Amino acid sequence: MANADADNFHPLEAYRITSLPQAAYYIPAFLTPAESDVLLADIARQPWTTLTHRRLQPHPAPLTPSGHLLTTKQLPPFLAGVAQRLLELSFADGDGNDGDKNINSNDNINVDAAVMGVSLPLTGGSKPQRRQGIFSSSPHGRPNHVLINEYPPGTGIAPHEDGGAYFPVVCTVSLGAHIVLDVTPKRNYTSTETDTATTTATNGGSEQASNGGKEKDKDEGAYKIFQEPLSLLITMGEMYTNHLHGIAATTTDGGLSQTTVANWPLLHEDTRKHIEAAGGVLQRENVRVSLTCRDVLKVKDAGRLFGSRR
Ligand SMILES: O=C(O)CCC(=O)C(=O)O
Ligand SMILES: [Fe+2]
Repeated sequence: MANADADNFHPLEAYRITSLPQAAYYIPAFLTPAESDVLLADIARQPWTTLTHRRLQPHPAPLTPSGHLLTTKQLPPFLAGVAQRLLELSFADGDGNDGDKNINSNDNINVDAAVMGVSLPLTGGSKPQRRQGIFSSSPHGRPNHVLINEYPPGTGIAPHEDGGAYFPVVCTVSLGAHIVLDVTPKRNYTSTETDTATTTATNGGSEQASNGGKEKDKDEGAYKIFQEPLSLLITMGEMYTNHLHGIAATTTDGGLSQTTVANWPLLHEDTRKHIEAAGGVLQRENVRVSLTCRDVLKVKDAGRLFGSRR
């Protein structure tokens, strides 16, 4: 192994959802319950943007319709720990020769205790090691945008893709309750459907249902990803560019099993037993809150665009 220098290094590869196209990673115990409680309390103190069926918080600001972040504000302090934790995840095959890849001082990729459910302070504090992190090649070298979505039971998000506003790596932290993410190849939808289903979830939540147009077999090559509370899902590559993702607006998730849930082997054993004992049908009883962390490609200083001529 390339990084034998770290005693307890747990490369991201161990968390790859191997039944999915390249690439998706699922880390069941990314946060501790105590960290989740603190985050949920912090989130509850922030103002919400209310949509028809759910609420969201775009931090540090909503994107413009053209996908720009018009602010130089950083992520608020209560999200800095999660962003830092994401920077500590790394691949085993990083060769350390990342000089041309926007390495910044936060690329001190840590031996990943977090993925083992061991508590790390959310403020970071890792030993400096150079590895290939998930944002090592992104323009800002870190997530600069976090969209917080709240899903009371019965709510979801229509199938969509996140589009060209972001570096194609998406990190989603789940809090409060489980959710099932449906992932479908774009080819299952007509081009008109994919046109209307794109990007909009990210700029204020006006995503549209994409069930119009000619019917194709929506289930062919489709996957379910079960997201436990405290978990992290990372999608990138072909998963980002060639697939739509969505969450059914339902109070009941059915048909859950070893054969239908792509990340089944990565779920906690207790969760697998719970699903099996429930005959593959779970009620959504609590509100699920997600933090979707991404690097917005185009950041502009609104003050410079519209501001003073002094
Ligand atoms: O809440 C989620 O897991 C998905 C959110 C999402 O797809 C988005 O914000 O683009
Ligand atoms: Fe999305």
